[in-house]
Amino acid sequence: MKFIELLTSKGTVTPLVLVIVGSWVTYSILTVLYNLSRFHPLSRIPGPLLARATILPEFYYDFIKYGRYTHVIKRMHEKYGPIVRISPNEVHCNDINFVDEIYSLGGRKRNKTQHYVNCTAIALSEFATVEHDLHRTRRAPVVRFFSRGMITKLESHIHDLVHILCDKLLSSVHEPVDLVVAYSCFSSDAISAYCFGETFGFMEREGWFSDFHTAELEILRPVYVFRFFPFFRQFARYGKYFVDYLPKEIALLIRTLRIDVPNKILKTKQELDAGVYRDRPTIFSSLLSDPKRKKELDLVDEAGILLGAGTETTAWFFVVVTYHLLNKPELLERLHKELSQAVEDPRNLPTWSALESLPYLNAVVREGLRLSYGVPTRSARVPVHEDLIYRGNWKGEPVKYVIPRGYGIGMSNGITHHDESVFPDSYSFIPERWFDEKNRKQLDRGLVAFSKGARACLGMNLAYCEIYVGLAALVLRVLPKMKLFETTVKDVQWDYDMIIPMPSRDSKGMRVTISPD
Ligand code: HEM
Repeated sequence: MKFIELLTSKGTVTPLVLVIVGSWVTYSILTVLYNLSRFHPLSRIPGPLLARATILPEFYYDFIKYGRYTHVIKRMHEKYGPIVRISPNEVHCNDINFVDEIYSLGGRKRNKTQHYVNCTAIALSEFATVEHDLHRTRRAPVVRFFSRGMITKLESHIHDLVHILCDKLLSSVHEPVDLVVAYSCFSSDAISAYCFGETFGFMEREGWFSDFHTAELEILRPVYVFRFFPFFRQFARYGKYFVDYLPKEIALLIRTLRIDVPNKILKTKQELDAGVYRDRPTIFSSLLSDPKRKKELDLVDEAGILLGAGTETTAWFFVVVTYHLLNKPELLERLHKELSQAVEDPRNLPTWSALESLPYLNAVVREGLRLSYGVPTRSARVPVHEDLIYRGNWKGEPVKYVIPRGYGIGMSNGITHHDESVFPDSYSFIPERWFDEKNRKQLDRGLVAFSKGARACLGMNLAYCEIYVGLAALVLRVLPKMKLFETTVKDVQWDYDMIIPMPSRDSKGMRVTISPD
């Protein structure tokens, strides 16, 4: 008798279902007992009973309440100390002095946890790669395009795009502009030009609208569905075959990742085959011309991650900084003064390296990175070959914990960047804090917006170039003419996680008006 007939045939159905359900319940109970027992390798790490026993708290706060577990973890640290067991097999740390151990600056092997990387459907990218060595293989072909030297060579393109952004903002005088969208148009055009030699064309369009911004939010929205039910990642991969029958939002996700991005690669390939060369090599024209590199990478997933990771993070930095500079005009004035003294012609800006040496601009950038977080949620690392030994203090007493190899331990920028012992009044935007020479080492250590170690942000130099050049141009040319429009700090404050920081759900964006003179 076939299995399905066995299940449905009268008489046998009840015992068979009972056996299946009973086995599952027994297995679950035994797992919970093991998780709570002293035999579990993390048994000595403190944490709430339910979180040590099951992943239900994480599921409840991230899946049901949507993206709120980081806030709960912050409260756990207040109760249990710097090292907390946040789920049966994962530990969280709230001590910046341990950051180099976790994210390993010494080349020691660190995997990511499968649970973390399940959040994305771009499964074959370096971001989503669990294993240390495989990650290196996948990152190696692209890393050279993001070196400081390479970005410096191509910097003039960023200058051009920054001025297009300023010109467009200056002509947007008739109605309020949502800068979340406007800055996203800029950052997605910048990364697209860097990858493929042509922008998306968002800044050349009439009005402010970015299909990619909308698509990226749809790509990120199901992060917790993918994390807790990884099976659905396959759906995103093969959904292109029935994309026309799917709900609008899911269709946009699939169309972007599986149709639009591959088409961009195809176009680059067709140009190469036809002998068309652009004035400068792009990432994908170089990768496509190199058979070995081409084989090592899944080009579609690589393009997806570069476009995805390079857009909203940078745009959100600009949103946060613009808000605070407009909200505190004395800060804008100070920055404007410094830049005016250093720049003769705002349309002809100094290089990114020269701008970096301006002290107040530098402090504003750091403070902006701190309050825009990059990724506010935890990104755990798994030490492969060694146990990690934590030594610190809790309530005036020394504490020591051993985090065994093979288990995930992470930190969250949404918590680290608010460590009040390092960043007092941490929710306020105070660039001056970066001039405190006595604490400078701790301040630098506590700023982990780009993460650290082998898995740190690949696009950091590109991001810095966009940030310094972009901010200088905006402050000199546009911000003096901008005013906040029906926007409060709630519109730029991190409220929940969608990998990127998201403001409160009722936010209507970060809106400004721009005066014509
Ligand atoms: C203000 C701007 C940015 C911030 C704060 C930022 C932050 C981060 C952080 C925290 C990570 C690590 C995530 C993790 O541990 O799972 C990361 C990874 C990554 N970022 Fe960025 N990022 C920014 C801009 C960019 C740009 C412009 C690109 C352009 C390509 C980019 C590409 C990537 C890639 C490819 C990864 C994955 C690296 C890997 O796993 O090897 N990012 N970024």
